[in-house]
Amino acid sequence: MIEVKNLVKRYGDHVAVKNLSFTVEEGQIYGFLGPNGAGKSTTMNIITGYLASTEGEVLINGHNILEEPEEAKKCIGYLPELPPVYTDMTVLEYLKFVAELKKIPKDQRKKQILEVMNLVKITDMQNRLIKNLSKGYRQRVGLAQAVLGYPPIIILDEPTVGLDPKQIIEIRDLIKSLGKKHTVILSSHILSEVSAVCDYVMIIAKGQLVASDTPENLSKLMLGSNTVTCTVHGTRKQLVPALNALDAKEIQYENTPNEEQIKVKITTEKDKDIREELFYALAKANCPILELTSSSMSLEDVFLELTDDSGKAARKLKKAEKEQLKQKECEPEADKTAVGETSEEKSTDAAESAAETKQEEGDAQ
Ligand SMILES: Nc1ncnc2c1ncn2[C@@H]1O[C@H](COP(=O)(O)OP(=O)(O)OP(=O)(O)O)[C@@H](O)[C@H]1O
Repeated sequence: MIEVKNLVKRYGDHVAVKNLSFTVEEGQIYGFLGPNGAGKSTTMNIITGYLASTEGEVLINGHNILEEPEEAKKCIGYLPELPPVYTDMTVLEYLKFVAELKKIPKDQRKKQILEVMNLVKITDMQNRLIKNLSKGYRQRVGLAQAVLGYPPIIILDEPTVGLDPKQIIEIRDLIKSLGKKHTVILSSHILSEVSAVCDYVMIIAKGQLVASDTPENLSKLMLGSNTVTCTVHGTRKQLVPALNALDAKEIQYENTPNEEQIKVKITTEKDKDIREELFYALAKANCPILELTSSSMSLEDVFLELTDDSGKAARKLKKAEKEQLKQKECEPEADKTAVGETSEEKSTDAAESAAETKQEEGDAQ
């Protein structure tokens, strides 16, 4: 649906976006996450045609944003960081103006404006001058103009910045409901926002994409394993044989202040979810589970690691992704070369792998 290919943006000597490539598929909410100055707004402005890239191209539903701007822009509703509202107009006047600009057929304008005002809950404010609205309501008006015309893609740059906690929750709920019918991309540097709202996360640092996956997969890949910690009522004599039968990498036992309870930490391969197996094993051993937590890295941990200056974590993630891909390719026949992999690709992989190992050795020192 959106293809971003080898995007580069230079402001004079400063390279704000470095060779950025990604694809956005239909019907998901994507979070574009990165620290201040990472290049999020620049990328969004290029995708929406507000800014020209220095190199690379952007295709929106197959239309090049520079060569076929009208067709491409029709597919997008954009809310920039500062809502593009005319403060001397009333809400209704402004939305009528936007509907005209978007060339919404005349006979549909009134109906759509009413629907959109209803969606973002500004119907009561329709006759107010925009300059007399609170920041939260102006943001809603900005959202309304983005949604008007029902474009398949909605792009929101820092949609909750400057709002109070109640308004933030309301706007997030609104974004989630938009995600049911539209593809939504939102940029944010607020991690909790991205984990709460998005199906998919792209992390950008210094103009480069350092990770893109679901929040859950990112934390799994970064962690390299899954850990389950549980507190059990029972004795080691009961527990050890029961847990030894599990498919675990490591089991650690810890005494608790209560002599009848033991804390167990079980580490498995990153793709393995041991919780059900564990439940049945402990039930069979007559050891009730009192507490069970499955730990993974939070998105915050992933973000901090991936955007640190050394780039070590980003390399670790890239390696983990490659390993996962290789595993998948080998699944049908373990010893068969992956389909389509040429000897050249294999030697490139080997060279990259050697370079990564060398880099890691350097990191370790
Ligand atoms: N018009 C401009 N001229 C020169 N440099 C610019 C311009 N716009 C942005 N930059 C620089 O490009 C880099 C990326 O900026 P951008 O606004 O895209 O980042 P961002 O991730 O959106 O940051 P924030 O979260 O702070 O809005 C920054 O270093 C910024 O200073």
